[in-house]
Amino acid sequence: MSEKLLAETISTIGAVSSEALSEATHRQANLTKPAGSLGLLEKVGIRLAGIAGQCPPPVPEGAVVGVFAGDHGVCAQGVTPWPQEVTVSMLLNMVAGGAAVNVLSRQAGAKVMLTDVGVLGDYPASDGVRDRKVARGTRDLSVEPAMTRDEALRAIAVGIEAADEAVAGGARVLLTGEMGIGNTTASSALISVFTGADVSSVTGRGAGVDSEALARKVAVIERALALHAPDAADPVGVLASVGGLEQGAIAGFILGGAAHKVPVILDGVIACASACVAVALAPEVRGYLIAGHAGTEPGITEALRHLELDALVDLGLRLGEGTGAVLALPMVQASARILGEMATFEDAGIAAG
Ligand SMILES: Cc1cc2ncn([C@H]3O[C@H](COP(=O)(O)O)[C@@H](O)[C@H]3O)c2cc1C
Ligand SMILES: O=C(O)c1cccnc1
Repeated sequence: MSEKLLAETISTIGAVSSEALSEATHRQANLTKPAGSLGLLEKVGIRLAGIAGQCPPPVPEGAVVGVFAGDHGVCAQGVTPWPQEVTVSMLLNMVAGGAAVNVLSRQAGAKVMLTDVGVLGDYPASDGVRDRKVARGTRDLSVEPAMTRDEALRAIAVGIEAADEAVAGGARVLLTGEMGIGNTTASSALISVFTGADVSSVTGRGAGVDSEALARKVAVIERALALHAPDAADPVGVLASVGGLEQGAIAGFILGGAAHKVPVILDGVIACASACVAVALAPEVRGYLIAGHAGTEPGITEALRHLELDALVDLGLRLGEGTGAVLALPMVQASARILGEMATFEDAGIAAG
C-alpha cells in the first residue's frame, strides 16, 4: 500500500512551469532596481512563480512546519552525547510549545504539525502529536539495516499523508522539521551516498560530540557504508539501510508538497539528507525546494551543492527542529511580494538602466 502511494505521488509530480519561470525572470529584470540587486530574493521569487505556474506568484501563506520524530539504534555506538530519552522529552516540549521551533513558528505565523514516526519511548497520548509510529526507533545501522524496505516505505507514506493533510488544511508552503537523537549520523550517511562525498567531509558534531566521538561517528558511518554498500540508484534501499524513520517521512513530506505544487522550505542537515532521497526518487522535486539555512554541519554544504540550492539564511545555526526553515519563511514570502508589488520601470516612468 505504501509502495503504491509512493508510486502515485511520484507520477503526480510534474516539472515547474517554464512559461511562469521565464515570465518571472523577465518581470524581475523590469522592476525598479538594478538587475540582480535583490540577490537571492530574486531567484526565490522566480522559483515560486515556476511552482505556482503564475507570475507574479501568490504570497505563500498557511505555512505548516512538519516536525517528524524518530529514534536511532546507532546511538548504541556513542555517536551523540545525548540519551535517546531526549527525543521523547523534546517531543513533549514541542507539544507544550516550549521548543525553539515553537517560538520561531509563533513569530513567523507558521503552524507546527508534530508526527511521531518512530519514537522509542512511551508517553501519554496527546492531541498535539499525530501517532504514526512505524517502529520504536531504527536498528543500529552500523551492524544491520536500520529498517526493512517496508518500514522505509511506510515512513515515506507517513510524510506524504502529512503533506496531503497540511495542504487540505490550506497550507501553501511546507517547511521541514524533525527531532531524533542520533539523526545527524544517519543524515551524514545518506548525504555521503547521494553526493558521493567522503564521510569525513559531510560529518559534523551534531548536537555537540567532542572530537574523539566525532572520529568515532565518522568510523561508524564508514563501517556502515562498507557493510551495506548502498546503491544510490535504489533510494528506498539506501534509506532502509542507513537512514532513519524521520528522514523517510521528511522525504515523503517533500514529495507530497511537490505533488501539490507547493514550495517546500528545507531546514538543516536532516532535511538536506531527506531531500537527497526525495530528489533521487523524483528528480523534478528539485524545482520545488527552497533552502532555508546553511549552518555549521558540513553535510549541508555538500547536499545543497548536489541539490543546486543556495541557502537563504546563515546564522550559524546547528539545531534542526525546523528552526532554519521557519526563520527563512518571511524572506520567501517577501520574495513573492517583491514580484507582485514592486513597480516596473514602465509603471514608474523611470528610464531603464
Ligand atoms: C535538547 C535538544 C534539543 C534539540 N532540538 C533539536 N536537536 C537536534 O539534535 C539531534 C541530532 O543531533 P545528534 O545526531 O548529535 O544527536 C536531533 O534531535 C536534532 O533535531 C536537539 C538536540 C537536543 C539535545
Ligand atoms: O544543522 C542542523 O540541521 C543540525 C545540527 C545539529 C543537530 N541537529 C541538526
